[in-house]
Amino acid sequence: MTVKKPGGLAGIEAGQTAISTVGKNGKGLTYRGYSIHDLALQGTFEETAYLLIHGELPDEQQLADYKQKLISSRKLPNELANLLELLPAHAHPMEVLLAGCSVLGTLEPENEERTAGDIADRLLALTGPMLLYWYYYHHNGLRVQTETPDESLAGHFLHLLHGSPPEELAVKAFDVSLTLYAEHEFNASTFASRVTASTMSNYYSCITTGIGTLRGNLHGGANEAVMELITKFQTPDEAEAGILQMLAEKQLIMGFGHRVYTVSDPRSDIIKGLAQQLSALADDGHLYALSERIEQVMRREKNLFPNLDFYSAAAYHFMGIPTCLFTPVFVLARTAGWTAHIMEQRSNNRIIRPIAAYTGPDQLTWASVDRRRPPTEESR
Ligand SMILES: CC(=O)SCCNC(=O)CCNC(=O)[C@H](O)C(C)(C)COP(=O)(O)OP(=O)(O)OC[C@H]1O[C@@H](n2cnc3c(N)ncnc32)[C@H](O)[C@@H]1OP(=O)(O)O
Ligand SMILES: O=C([O-])CC(=O)C(=O)O
Repeated sequence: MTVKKPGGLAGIEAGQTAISTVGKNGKGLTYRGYSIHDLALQGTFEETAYLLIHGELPDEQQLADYKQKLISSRKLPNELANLLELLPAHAHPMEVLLAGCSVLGTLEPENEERTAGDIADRLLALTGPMLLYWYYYHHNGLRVQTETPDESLAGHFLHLLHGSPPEELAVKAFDVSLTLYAEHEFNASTFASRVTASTMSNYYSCITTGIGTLRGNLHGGANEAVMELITKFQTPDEAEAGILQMLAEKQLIMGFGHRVYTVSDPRSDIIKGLAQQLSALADDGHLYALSERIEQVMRREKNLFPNLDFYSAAAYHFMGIPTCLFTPVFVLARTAGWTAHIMEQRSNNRIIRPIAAYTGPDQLTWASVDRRRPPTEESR
């Protein structure tokens, strides 16, 4: 087993969960006992979301009811649409989601009738509409209708994005990617949401905590950073030379490495296969071959494997998703996992409050403000 260097709580068991296993034998992943391969390739995101939030896979009737509930939750409240129009066009869509989610919390607060599970379903249905309403209002001056007849969340999102019924392959690939992104044990954003839940805060606060934590490039923001990276190069040879140069400069290569997996990220081959299929139909399908070369170089030079974010970038790009929406799409999917963890934390709660090893100065002598001097090198 590879031993991680200390820091960042690496290798520390910070609590228990029955929701997912990550990194079993260095590469395994299950959600509530089901393998990620079965869930992603044989199921749908709706089944996965139901499994995570309700604890069990739905039967036929439960799934039909669940899909209907999501379909009927797609309409944006007018107040929320107004707010989205007021936000600046240059905002990052992750900020848009933070604002949108907070506003929804004021309009449809959590209470005895409206539970965390209900709000989770509402957010699953509304995240795409919030993003795309804001996006088209500011980029094209359009007020898009956020309801479409599409049965699935994946089809609905792509339909709103492109303004026409989406291709079957794109819907399948997007649906699979949502399942892959849905849950991942004590990753940074989920752990942060659990910390918020542990203070007995409300559901919306837990979710906005997750969104804010997901945004960084070392976590969910990596999928956007990967896109910036791969579009710097025109050919695989150029990519190889560029990556070697970046490694020589000790730069991080986004989309590689993982805190828990030691052998491979089991989600990567699934999204890679879909990226390859999509590339055959895309104008700039060369980005796939270029990404593969980067993977080869990273294995050879650093023994590092791609994580889910690496091939998600090319796959989303081939689906026509603008880069600035990649991490927000991750939010849409991870809302299911965050919700499962918030519920699990609430069901057996103790405030999460570790201790710190103090490294500051020993007790200093107080001086009144007129007698204070800037610290010297020796006093530092
Ligand atoms: C869905 C997700 O959120 S997956 C993660 C998405 N994030 C990224 O892709 C960002 C790029 N990757 C990384 O920064 C890291 O691999 C992380 C954040 C994913 C994991 O971090 P850690 O567990 O702390 O990795 P760790 O520091 O132990 O890495 C070991 C060594 O490999 C190096 N390394 C790790 N990842 C990379 C990388 N992507 N590029 C270059 N070197 C890397 C580290 O610099 C470190 O080298 P050092 O020992 O000389 O300092
Ligand atoms: O588990 C992690 O640290 C990051 C990750 O892959 C995820 O959240 O999907």
